[in-house]
Parts: sequence; C-alpha cells; structure tokens
Amino acid sequence: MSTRIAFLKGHGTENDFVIVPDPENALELSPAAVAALCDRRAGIGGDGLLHVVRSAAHPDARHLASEAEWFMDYRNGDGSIAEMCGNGVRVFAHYLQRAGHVGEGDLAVATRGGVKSVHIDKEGDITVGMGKALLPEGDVTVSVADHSWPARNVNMGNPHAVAFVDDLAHAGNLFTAPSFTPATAYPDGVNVEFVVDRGPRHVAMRVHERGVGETRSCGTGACAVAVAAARRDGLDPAVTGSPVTYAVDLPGGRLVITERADREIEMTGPAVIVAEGEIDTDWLAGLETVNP
Ligand SMILES: N[C@@H](CCC[C@H](N)C(=O)O)C(=O)O
Repeated sequence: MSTRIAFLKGHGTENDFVIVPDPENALELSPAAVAALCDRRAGIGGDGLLHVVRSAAHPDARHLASEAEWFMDYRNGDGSIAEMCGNGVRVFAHYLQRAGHVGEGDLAVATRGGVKSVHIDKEGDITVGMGKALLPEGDVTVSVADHSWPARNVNMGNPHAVAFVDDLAHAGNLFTAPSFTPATAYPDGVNVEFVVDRGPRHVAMRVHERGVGETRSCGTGACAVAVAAARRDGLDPAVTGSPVTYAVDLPGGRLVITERADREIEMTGPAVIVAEGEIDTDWLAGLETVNP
C-alpha cells in the first residue's frame, strides 16, 4: 500500500512553487524527483520547489540552526539548487505561519544565501531583508535573437545580469536562454532581467531564470533591477544617507524594493497558498525506475 507525502502549492507574484514540508529531512528529493514534481503536465507544476526543513536537520543549514529554526531548501524547476529565492522566502514564511510554526511579526529563515529576516504584516504582505547587493565588475553583453544590450552584473546571493532595453518585447519569446559575450561570463549560469522605465523610480521587467526559463516574477531579480536602476540614475543611498525605493512591475505583479542608507535591501510583496494535497509515493518511486 502506498504512503503519501503532503504538499502545498503557492506563489508570490505568480512565481509558483511546490511546497514540501519535511521538518526532519526524512525525504530523499533527488533532482529528478524535483523536476518531475515541478513538471506542469506530468507533475504538480511549479517554477521551483520549497523543501521545508528544520535547519538542525539539514547538513547545508545545521550551522545556522541557532539563528533560524527553519531552512528553505530551495530547488529550481529543473532540479538544480540555487542559493536564494526572494519570492520563495515570502511563500515559505507564509506557509510557516499558516502551519502554526510561527506567529505574525518577525522571523528568521535560513537559506543557502544566509539567514534572511522576514516580517509578516497584518494585511499579509511580507517584507524580507534581502541583504546587500554585490556589483561585480566586468563588461558583459546579453543577446536575444538580433538584439544585444550591455548588462550589469548584480549578485543577490545568486547571480543576475540586468539589461536596460527600449521595449520588453525585444527580449522575444525567451523560450531559450539569452546568450552572452564573453560566452564564458557565467560558468554557473545566470538569471537575466530585461528592464524598461515606467516613471520616476518605477520600472517594469521580464526575467529568464537560471534552471527554470521565463517566469512571471523573480524576487532576487527585482532587487537586482532596483539596485542597477538606482546606480544608473545616480542614486546611492550610502552617499545621500536616504533610502531609495523602486516599484518593480513584473508580469505577475508588483514588488517594492527599498535600499536603505546602509545598503541593506528590503523587498515587500504578497504570498499566496492556493492548494494542498498528497503526493503518491508509488509515483515518486516509479520515477526513479524510469529515470535512474
Ligand atoms: N525566483 C527566484 C529565484 C530562484 C533562483 C534562480 N532561478 C537561480 O537559479 O538563481 C526569486 O524570486 O528570487
């Protein structure tokens, strides 16, 4: 008789996730199993998977257990591991609150990109302390079909290349990953953001995510875009002593990004749980047979 594994489905500005609560890290979630669960036709479907584990129970987070009880073991939809997921961490916090693991207010979440502070407000919006952006030097050109643009490197724990474009449609259908010059610029892959201006401190973007494809939102990407836009606009909060806020519109909704005078970045947006159910373990076991 098959046993069953609980899952939930949620999204943050339509960046959607399969959520698998596994507090004691008892499940073997291979890359093939994650990719199958995230498959939109043969699985549950999602841009990524949030494996909910106690920090103390996971080898990648044990060292953070004194700072954060819970570890977001984030996986991209293709089964690969990424350091951070900004929309994911809001959905993760929302799940913890809904499951009764945490209350309203402040909590800390361990990620492979470090411990993130999260605030859940009364209206349900969630603000995440995303840390500081790193701006690695280096000229990079990103190309899609017959369009090319200079791109700015921004690291939000995970890598981003931000290109300001005249028209978001010029990024094409994004069915395949953009290419780069130099071709070796991102040996570990990169998330690529295409950005247009909408008004003062207001931009819109599309994103091609490493390990996923085009998604309807990317939280770390929105932070990278806000910082790149601020520097392009001559705004550095560490110089002026005043925080800088950008509204970032994505196909799936709006994220509000503030860079404080100490250059710490805060991201505010929604998190939604849409369903919960059970995964058939016979199906999961069968995947291992079909795709050893
Ligand atoms: N959608 C996420 C980013 C997920 C990780 C990314 N695909 C990577 O490989 O770095 C977000 O909301 O930040």
